[in-house]
Amino acid sequence: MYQIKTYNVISQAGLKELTPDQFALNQSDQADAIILRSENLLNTNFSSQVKAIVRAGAGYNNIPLDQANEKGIAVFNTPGGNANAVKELVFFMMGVCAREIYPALNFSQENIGADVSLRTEASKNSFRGTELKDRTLGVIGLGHVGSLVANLGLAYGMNVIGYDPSIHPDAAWEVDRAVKRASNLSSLLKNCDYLTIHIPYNEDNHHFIGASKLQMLKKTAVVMNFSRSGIVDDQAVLKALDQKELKFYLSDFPSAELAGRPDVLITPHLGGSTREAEHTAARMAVRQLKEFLLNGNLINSVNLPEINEPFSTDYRVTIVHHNIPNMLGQISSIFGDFSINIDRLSNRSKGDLAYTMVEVNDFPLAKKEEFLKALQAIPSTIRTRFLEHP
Ligand SMILES: NC(=O)c1ccc[n+]([C@@H]2O[C@H](COP(=O)([O-])OP(=O)(O)OC[C@H]3O[C@@H](n4cnc5c(N)ncnc54)[C@H](O)[C@@H]3O)[C@@H](O)[C@H]2O)c1
Ligand SMILES: O=C(O)CC[C@@H](O)C(=O)O
Repeated sequence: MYQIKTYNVISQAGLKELTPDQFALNQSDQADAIILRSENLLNTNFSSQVKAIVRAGAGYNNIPLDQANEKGIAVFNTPGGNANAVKELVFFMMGVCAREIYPALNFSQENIGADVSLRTEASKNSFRGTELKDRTLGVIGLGHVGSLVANLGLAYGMNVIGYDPSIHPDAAWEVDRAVKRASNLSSLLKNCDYLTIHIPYNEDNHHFIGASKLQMLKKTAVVMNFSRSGIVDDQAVLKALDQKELKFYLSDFPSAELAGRPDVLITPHLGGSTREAEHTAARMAVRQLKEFLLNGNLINSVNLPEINEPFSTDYRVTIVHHNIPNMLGQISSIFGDFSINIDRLSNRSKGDLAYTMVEVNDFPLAKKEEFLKALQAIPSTIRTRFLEHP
């Protein structure tokens, strides 16, 4: 029975797929796996029992990857699971900004009375907006979210420019050919009316949009950050707004400094908060976790390579190890030492880590502990697991 710990509200649509004969929800620190959303686990020390951490969502900057790598914990996210929800919020908020909806709604709330239609006609000029059609939308990051945003921009009649120097080939197929490719970031920044950023938060992307890039924008530009707070330097944005070098800032990440300004609209991290997105992300999270715990398969792991093979033998042995030469030789020789015939061996690597999955039919169960100890004793082995056909 695998013990699963959850943080935050994880949709029942996913949790109900944790079959009760195999999985138990348990808030103990000795859980086998963790499912979470935005809980910050960066300072959590995981017990040796934890085998997997699954982010029901896209961003995984709240999970300590270095610790996971050292302990051979598989970390997963659910790419694309909430991308449509983010796309819709981006356009919804862009419309709220372009059409002066926020002050207009306040006006209507405060001015109900007998002469409401008179005052409405007198005041509506101050809420006159602009259209998105024919405006230029700059999209930084053309992954699951950015590609949807770019394509919807075209449907609105916008001129769309995209920038993503390391775009994944699969993602590139999703981007409409009418989205113009920015030859460099400054050409995108100089030309856009709306700038939207859809990149992960990591060391390289800290304050990716700061004072120098803000200075390249038109004074009438609107900046949108629905990715992570640290990606945009909010202080630099406030300075640009104060100096009238930027028109508006839309963000999904509240802070005391951003609050209460007429030129800033902030949603409380709502990008993925629709019923549909929460269900999809939770279902993906649970299915990926089950595949890993029961079958050793790795689907959408962010620190280990993709491997998804049907479990067609009686046993599987999985090894997380450093990506160095001669690991396969050392692993195979231990199977040989125990006279175990290997039916299939798969090996993949990702960065400094590698994952080897060995499939066998005949296994000396009485010697299981001794065998796993021998595998674990290989200096570059990080973690081993032994799985029986479920
Ligand atoms: N507000 C929310 O609730 C919400 C919901 C979903 C995702 N997000 C955030 O959005 C981010 C993107 O999500 P996604 O699913 O599209 O991720 P993704 O991995 O599919 O795409 C990210 C893209 O950004 C590109 N990229 C990375 N660094 C870049 C840089 N410096 N310049 C240009 N491109 C760069 C990558 O090549 C990749 O194509 C997530 O990491 C998460 O932080 C927020
Ligand atoms: O869980 C959420 O609501 C936020 C999700 C979002 O930040 C993500 O990165 O997918």
